[in-house]
Amino acid sequence: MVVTRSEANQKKEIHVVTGGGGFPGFTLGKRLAKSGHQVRLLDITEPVWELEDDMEFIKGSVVDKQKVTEAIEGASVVYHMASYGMSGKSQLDKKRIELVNIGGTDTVIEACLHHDVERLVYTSTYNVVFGGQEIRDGDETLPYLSDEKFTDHYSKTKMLAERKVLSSEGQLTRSGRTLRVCVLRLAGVYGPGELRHIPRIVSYLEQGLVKVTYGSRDSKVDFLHVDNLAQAHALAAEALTSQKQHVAAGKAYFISDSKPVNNFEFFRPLFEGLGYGYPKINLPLLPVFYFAWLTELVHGLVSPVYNFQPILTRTEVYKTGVTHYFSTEAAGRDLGYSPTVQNDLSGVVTFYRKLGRVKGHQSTTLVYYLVNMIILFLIYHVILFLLPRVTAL
Ligand SMILES: NC(=O)c1ccc[n+]([C@@H]2O[C@H](COP(=O)([O-])OP(=O)(O)OC[C@H]3O[C@@H](n4cnc5c(N)ncnc54)[C@H](O)[C@@H]3O)[C@@H](O)[C@H]2O)c1
Repeated sequence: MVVTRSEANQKKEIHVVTGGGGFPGFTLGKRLAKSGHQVRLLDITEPVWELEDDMEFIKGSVVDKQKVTEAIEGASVVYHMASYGMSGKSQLDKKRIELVNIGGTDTVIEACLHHDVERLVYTSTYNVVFGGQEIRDGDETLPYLSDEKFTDHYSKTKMLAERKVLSSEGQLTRSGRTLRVCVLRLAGVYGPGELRHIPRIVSYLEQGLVKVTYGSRDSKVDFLHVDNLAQAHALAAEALTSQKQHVAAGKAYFISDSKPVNNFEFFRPLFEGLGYGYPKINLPLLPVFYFAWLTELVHGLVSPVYNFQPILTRTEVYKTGVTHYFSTEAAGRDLGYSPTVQNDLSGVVTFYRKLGRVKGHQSTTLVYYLVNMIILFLIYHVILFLLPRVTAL
């Protein structure tokens, strides 16, 4: 008997990934399609990678009810990954952060309930409990940060969205089915082709901006290889099924490579592999934190006319320079999560070497240098302006 593609697809579960145009979402989508599901990726940005069999892209926003409905109708699982404002200048756009992270999550939950989706996995972040305080081997019993401890709006909105998702656990859908939800709190994501952190680091290397490290050399943080991220999400969706006694329902899990490492040591293979060497000077954390703060202040002043990319924000200084790492024991126990890659940057280095992004092969434009000089000039003048006022206090 010949089974047509559409007949075969009808038997497949539909899995929806919001934010599936991005690197983590697309990688998850590929994994789900390979394991026999029909995958719909919903994103405002088209993926830069080619769709594989059983993958479909729907261009649209998570705040657009109609688009979310189009994506979610008939789905068995929704992985809600779309978000805004994690790094760089996007961290400072509060209005859009709220709209996407909170509004988008509301829309997704409502759509799940309206369209009888029974499983929802929300992608969250360490930042819901971490705000610059040291955490060693933290676990899921840690409380959320209180409002005043958040150093950026993204983290606060992720916390609010996470709570909304968790409180929808057990709600009845329109036809009386039960919605099961869980949350995965991720460490910093990496992998070959990653588009958020690593391109920025590589461009800073190329501009000669990576001359120092900061924070205690003993400080440790977690990272998460994208393959482990995809594994955790797929397992989380399974752990919401009745076959797995809904073991993950209503719970949050920390997910990482489970190998805490100094942030700058983690990137050593990249610095060295692209020919830049490892920075020899190490600065204390505090001045770097205040520099980031000033950069944010300057950004606030000049962004209406020039929306520049801040070199660092306060949250990024904490994330990279203060010890915070978490146990993945709960994820191992409940989901069966076990990282297959641990702190392996070799694929990333190969990726950039293949692109020719090695020292000496780049030309930074004069305009770029001029723009950086202007930013530094502004920061200098804000310091001159603020210093007498701070010392007078
Ligand atoms: N990358 C990390 O280090 C990291 C760490 C912790 C948590 N996370 C979480 O992982 C998820 C993936 O984010 P990312 O930043 O790593 O990758 P990303 O930027 O590739 O993914 C976010 C995607 O969401 C899309 N998006 C933004 N606004 C949207 C909207 N209104 N409607 C639909 N799509 C929209 C973006 O276009 C993007 O493709 C997020 O939920 C993020 O909070 C990431």
